[in-house]
Amino acid sequence: MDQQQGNGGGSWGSFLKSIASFNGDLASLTAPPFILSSTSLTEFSSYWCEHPSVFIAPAKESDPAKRALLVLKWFLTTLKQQYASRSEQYGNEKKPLNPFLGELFLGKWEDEAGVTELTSEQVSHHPPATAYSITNTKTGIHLEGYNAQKASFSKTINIKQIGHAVLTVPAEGSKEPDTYLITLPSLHIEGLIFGSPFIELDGSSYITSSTGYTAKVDYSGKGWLSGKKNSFTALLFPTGREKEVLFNVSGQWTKNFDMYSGPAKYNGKDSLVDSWDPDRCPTSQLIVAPLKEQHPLESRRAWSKVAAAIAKADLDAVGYEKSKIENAQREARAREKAEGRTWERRYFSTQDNEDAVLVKLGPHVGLPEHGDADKTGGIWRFDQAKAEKVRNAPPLSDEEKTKLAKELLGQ
Ligand SMILES: CC(C)CCC[C@@H](C)[C@H]1CC[C@H]2[C@@H]3[C@@H](O)C=C4C[C@@H](O)CC[C@]4(C)[C@H]3CC[C@]12C
Repeated sequence: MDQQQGNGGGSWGSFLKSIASFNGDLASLTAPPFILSSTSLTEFSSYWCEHPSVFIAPAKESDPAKRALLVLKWFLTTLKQQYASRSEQYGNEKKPLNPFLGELFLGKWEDEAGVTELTSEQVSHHPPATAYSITNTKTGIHLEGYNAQKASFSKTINIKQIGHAVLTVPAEGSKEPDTYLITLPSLHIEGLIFGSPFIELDGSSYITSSTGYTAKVDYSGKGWLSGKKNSFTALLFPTGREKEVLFNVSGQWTKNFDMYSGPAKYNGKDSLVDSWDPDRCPTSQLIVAPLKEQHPLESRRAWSKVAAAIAKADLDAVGYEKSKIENAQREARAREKAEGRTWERRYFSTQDNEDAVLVKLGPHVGLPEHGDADKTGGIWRFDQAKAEKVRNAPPLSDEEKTKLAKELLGQ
């Protein structure tokens, strides 16, 4: 059993000591009970779209540079959800559940943007990788991507995100949909020493488009002498011409930011084109099916007993319920090996040949053509044919659900 949950957990002091000898495997960290979260990483994919109307806004813009700016705006608005929503007051970031292979998180948003569907699947266990697809049915705007994390220890836990996202925008008035290749920021954990962990982003991330624009986002935090938490500056320029800044954006990704035309030295009332204030734009609620209607591999159903044990702080029960899933998963992998087959992903497939998006846009943002496939188990793409097959399949009977839960989760 991994040491993530259950088996005592220990104090914050012993946790800090275990971090100092950390081997880079996040699952091996023995976390004290009070930082265990009952949310699995497969759920985190929903953070990409908690403001569906901001997500679809680029589809209504006919000017490609302004469209690229709206894509940048949407990306920046997702950061608060992705990295701070579980720690609103700062300092209560928790350790999420490590998804099992094949785990699913499915949902939809229904609001003024129409219906937006989310599919998230754990596509690899060694190394762990989560893939996602988000589609707005009204505009056809579509996001897909996958994500793995590589952790290291130097003063604190540092996490490099491996993977990328691809946004497809069928814009009004354009013959071809735009493609945006999005890279992911690095992060580290602050406040560990005080027992109040929260996330800070660092380094840079990029968005580059098939229409010839690139955005670079630089992240910074509060230093000893100056700076504010969760700060960033972003520049949008024609790809390859970084000095010709068309728009610049600055602010705090957890709070407000302002978007200006031209380079930052001209920022003022006249060049202000748009602003974002998360307090004025409530998030849209994701709709998830009730547990008993869910597929047995859906995250909340599969982890429900572990979640209940975490809620009661019953660590023996956490350990017991978790090891049932882990043992069943180990046995499933052994069966597959003996039978010469591999686990069939439900919604995603790996790209065997060259990936057209990475070949065309990867060089602008430093992404290799193979997309770091060795660290994510492959280049994962949403497989429309598989999704169609799932849509057309009859729903599982209660008996079939029970059988699957027994076989794959030991429940
Ligand atoms: C609290 C700490 C001591 C335990 C370590 C927890 C660590 C494994 C968690 C903490 C934050 C998590 C990030 C999270 O902020 C957001 C994202 C974005 C999402 O799209 C993909 C997952 C990722 C990178 C989480 C990975 C797990 C992290 C680092």
